[in-house]
Amino acid sequence: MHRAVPGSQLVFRQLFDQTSCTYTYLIGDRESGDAAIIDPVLSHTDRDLELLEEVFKKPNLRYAVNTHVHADHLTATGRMKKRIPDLESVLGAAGNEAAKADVKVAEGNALSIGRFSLTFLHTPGHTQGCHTLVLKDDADRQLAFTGDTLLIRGCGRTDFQGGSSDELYDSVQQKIFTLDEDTILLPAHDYRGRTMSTVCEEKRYNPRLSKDKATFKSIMANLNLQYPKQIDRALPFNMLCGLHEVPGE
Ligand SMILES: N[C@@H](CCC(=O)N[C@@H](CSS)C(=O)NCC(=O)O)C(=O)O
Ligand SMILES: [Fe+2]
Repeated sequence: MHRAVPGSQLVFRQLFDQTSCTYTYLIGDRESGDAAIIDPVLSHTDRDLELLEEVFKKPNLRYAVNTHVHADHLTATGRMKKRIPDLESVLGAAGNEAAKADVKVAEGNALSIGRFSLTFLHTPGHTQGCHTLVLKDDADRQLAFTGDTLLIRGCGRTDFQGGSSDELYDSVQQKIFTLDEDTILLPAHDYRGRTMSTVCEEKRYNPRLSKDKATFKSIMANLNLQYPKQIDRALPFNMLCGLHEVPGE
């Protein structure tokens, strides 16, 4: 098996759902087989679990993490828990008091995945419960899974689920833009085919977050986006974060 970065034990895969333009990430420790999946989409459960079996010699998928309660797709967490009984669903604790999950991680705390750890930063604004997950690998790289808080040259909308443009601005400026400039940013969505960015690039080129707060708030108040088509079904389903019966199973 070839390593993505020579010498690194980090397994990293970015997967895509064309319907909702969602990115799912499979990460893990090649040697121990300990792994986590971030923002898995229900309709891709087979694809993602097949990949898990292919890339790890002895896979041990420990956590299915959701960066927030998604409004645009159904999480695969419940279906994956049916297939892998020891798998635990995870949400950040802050702002997710009304949601369920096997594990809720407090601000600044981390989940261990073999030799790696995923540290949770509360980054509210798109929803009250949004978290950004930070991982340092063993080849001197830092990755931040930003969910819908910070998108590539954009950011999550702030017009439902307790959203607040004021809070989103502070989350990005204080928690994401203060990470090392080379930190690789991995969002939960991209609608134009881009896959990753860096703190340095977004500080310079993000057309919303490179502005002052008043300008940012005005941009966000005038987005005029349509509500996600799946929102009425997705929110109650995803609030249970896998602790439910998946329809048809
Ligand atoms: N058309 C899509 C929904 C698109 C959308 O609202 N995306 C969200 C992230 S998913 S909650 C968003 O924050 N977009 C920000 C932006 O500027 O586009 C659907 O029907 O599902
Ligand atoms: Fe979202």
